[in-house]
Amino acid sequence: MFVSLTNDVICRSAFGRKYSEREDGKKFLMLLVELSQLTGNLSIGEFIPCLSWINRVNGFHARVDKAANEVDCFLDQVMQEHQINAGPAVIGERRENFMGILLKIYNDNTTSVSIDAENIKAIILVIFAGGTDTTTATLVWAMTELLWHPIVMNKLQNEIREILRDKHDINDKDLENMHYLKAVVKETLRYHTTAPLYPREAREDTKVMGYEVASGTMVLINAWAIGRDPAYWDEPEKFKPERFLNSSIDFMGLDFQLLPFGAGRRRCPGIKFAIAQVELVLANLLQKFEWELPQGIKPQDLDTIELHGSTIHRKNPLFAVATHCYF
Ligand code: HEM
Repeated sequence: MFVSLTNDVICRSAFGRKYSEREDGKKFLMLLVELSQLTGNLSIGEFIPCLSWINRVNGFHARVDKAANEVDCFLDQVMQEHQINAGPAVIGERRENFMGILLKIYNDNTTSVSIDAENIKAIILVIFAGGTDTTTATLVWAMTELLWHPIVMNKLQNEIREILRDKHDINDKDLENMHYLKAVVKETLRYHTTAPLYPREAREDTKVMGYEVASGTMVLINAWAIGRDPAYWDEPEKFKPERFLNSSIDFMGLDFQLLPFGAGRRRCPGIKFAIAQVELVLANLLQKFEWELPQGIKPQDLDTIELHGSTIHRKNPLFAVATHCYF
């Protein structure tokens, strides 16, 4: 459900409509899963160039080519549909969306900015690839931890319900006052850093903690390990949102002990989009429902085994039962 939700939200912002009900949209969703697995795979040729033939022999290159072609076809089709519908009257009727804005720049020869079809497809793809999987995984891990820690769940529900009372629609102002919710989200991003590794290239020869790093070397930042480093965190293996209540540590890329969205010029540009979505979904789920594990499973029996890839998901799906609905 979280996959469909985050995908629908991104589709509505990027394309102005949902694709989850259409066959090609469902296929695109599966392709995103395949892409996540492919980008999470160790590509031996990148580290030892003379062994790059292995990726051809073991079928890795063929899988990459197939996924790239299929993604390209889907994005071509979405672009064509938008081109056909992109008259000013249609834009006026529907809310403007990201693809529409990019196509306006593409079709407009009078501005100094130019963009071609390949650029548009690449931008849309990176938003999908970067925005759906990570947000989904963060929501699943947040619910996992809340089900595992009923006291935290209770405290969070009390905060949310006290602020909202019987108000149905939650807005930005309500979220601003939910300090414990913000702490729960930060703690989830620290403890379950869903995008664990991101690459950089050393621009000059340097020495880090006694290691020589030559110019041009790919350096992988392990944000997952940093988030659990006992040198920076008290009891790092415990899920304790309270650690953020009286702390100014944030995930915007300036506090280097908490880097779930990266740092510097290539920092995630979707932070606000992601946080708004995660906070809104959690606030809605916890205000409106009581949650339990199915079939008498006790919180301490809930597993938190991780599936490794470019995004860290739960290995086994999370089943949660909404036992009481208040609306
Ligand atoms: C909880 C959700 C999310 C997490 C944990 C996350 C995390 C990250 C991380 C770690 C990076 C690499 C940063 C770096 O190299 O310094 C990144 C890049 C990126 N993210 Fe996110 N992200 C999330 C949601 C989103 C959303 C919702 C969008 C779009 C709406 C998005 C769009 C992107 C894009 C386009 C990049 C590539 C930026 C570049 O290469 O310059 N992300 N994200």
